Amino acid sequence: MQLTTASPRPLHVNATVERGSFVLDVDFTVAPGEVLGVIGPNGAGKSTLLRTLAGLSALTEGSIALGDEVYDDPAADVFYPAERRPVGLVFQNYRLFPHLSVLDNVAFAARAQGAGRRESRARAGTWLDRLDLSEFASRKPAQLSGGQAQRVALARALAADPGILLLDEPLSALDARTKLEVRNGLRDHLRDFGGPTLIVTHDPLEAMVMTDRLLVIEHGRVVQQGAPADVARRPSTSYIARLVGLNLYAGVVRPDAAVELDGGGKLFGSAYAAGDMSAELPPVGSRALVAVRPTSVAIHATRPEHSSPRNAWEGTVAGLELLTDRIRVQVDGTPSALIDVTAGAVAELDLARGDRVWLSVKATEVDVYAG
Ligand SMILES: Nc1ncnc2c1ncn2[C@@H]1O[C@H](COP(=O)(O)OP(=O)(O)OP(=O)(O)O)[C@@H](O)[C@H]1O
Repeated sequence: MQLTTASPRPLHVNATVERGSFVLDVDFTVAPGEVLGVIGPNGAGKSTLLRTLAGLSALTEGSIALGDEVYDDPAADVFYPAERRPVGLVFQNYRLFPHLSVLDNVAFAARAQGAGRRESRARAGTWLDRLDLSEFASRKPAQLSGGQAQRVALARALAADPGILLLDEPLSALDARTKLEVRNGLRDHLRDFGGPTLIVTHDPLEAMVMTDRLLVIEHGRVVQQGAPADVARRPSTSYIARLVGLNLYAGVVRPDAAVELDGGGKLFGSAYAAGDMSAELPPVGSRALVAVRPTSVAIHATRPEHSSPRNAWEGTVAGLELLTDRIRVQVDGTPSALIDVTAGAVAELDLARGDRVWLSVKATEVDVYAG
C-alpha cells in the first residue's frame, strides 16, 4: 500500500555544515522506500544532519534535493525553510500538543497545509484507522502509553503527506518491553511509506532491525555504510565493533598470510569467516582489519598443546562481567580480547582477576578483510 500521494523520489544529500570548529561532511542518497539508519557516537553530527535536512539549519556548501527539487544549495542561493519542505519529523519525545486530542494532533498536519477543519479531521481519521489508533481519537496525549504516543506522532508526520520521513531516536522514550512491540509495528508502517526515511539512533539493535542500510558517522564523516548485517560482521571502526560486541584489530598482512597487529601480536585468519565464500584475503603488505567474536575465543589454564591452534597467546585476566546468559572475560595481552564463556567454564578454570591464562582461536573463526 502506497501512502503518499506524490510519487516517491530519492533524497540526494551532499552536505557540508560548519558549526564552530565542527564540520559535518557527508554525501549519500536514500532511495524511495528505503530506510536508512544513521548511527554514530555522541557529537558525531547526527542531529546536525537531521536539522539540516529538516531545514532548521542551512548548509555551508553542497546541496539537498528530493528528486530534482532542490531545497538547499548555497551556491545557487536556494534555501527552503522548514515549513516549505515536505519533511515529516518524528521527534525523540514526540512533541504532541498536550491540549489537543489525538484526532486534532493528527488533523494539525492538514490544517497547517490550509485544509478546513472538517476535511482535516476526516483525513486525520483515516490515518488513525491505518495506524490502529481510532479508539484513542478523543484522548489527550497524557492519556496515552508511550507506544501509542509514538504512533500518534508517526500518524501526524505521515498525515502531512511528506516526501521524506525523519525519525530522531524514535524508540528511546519507551521502556524495554514496549520498545520490542513498537519496533516491529514501526518497521511495518515505514515499509508502507513510499518515500526515503532516515532514522537517527543510538541503539544498535534498533538500527540493525529497523533499517535497510546503515550510515555510520564519526567526527562528521561517513566511516562506513552498508547493509546492517554486513556492517555488524565486518565493522570498520572500534566504535562499531564495540556496538556489535566484536573484537576488532588493525594490522598489516604478512607474507605467511598472518596479520601483524598494530598493537603487537599476530593472528592467522580466513577471508571466509564472515560467510562470504568469494572473499579474498587482502594482499600481502596491505592494511587489514581482523574481527573475532568473543564466543570464538577459548580460554585455557595452560598453553593448549594437543589441538595446536595456529592462534594461541598468553594474557592476564583484567575483568569479569556478568552478561545475561554468560560471562564476558576481559584479557590483557597482545592482543587484548573480550571472551564470552559460560559461568561453568569460569568456575572450572577458577578464573579471577590477575590470573595468567592462554587464549586460542581457530583461523576459520578469525575474519580478515581490507582495512
Ligand atoms: N550551535 C552549535 N554551535 C557550535 N557547535 C555546535 C552547535 N551545535 C552542535 N555543535 C557541535 O557539533 C558537533 C555535532 O553535534 P551533534 O549534536 O550533531 O552530534 P550528535 O551526533 O547528534 O550527538 P548526540 O548523539 O550526542 O546527540 C558537536 O561537536 C557539537 O559540540
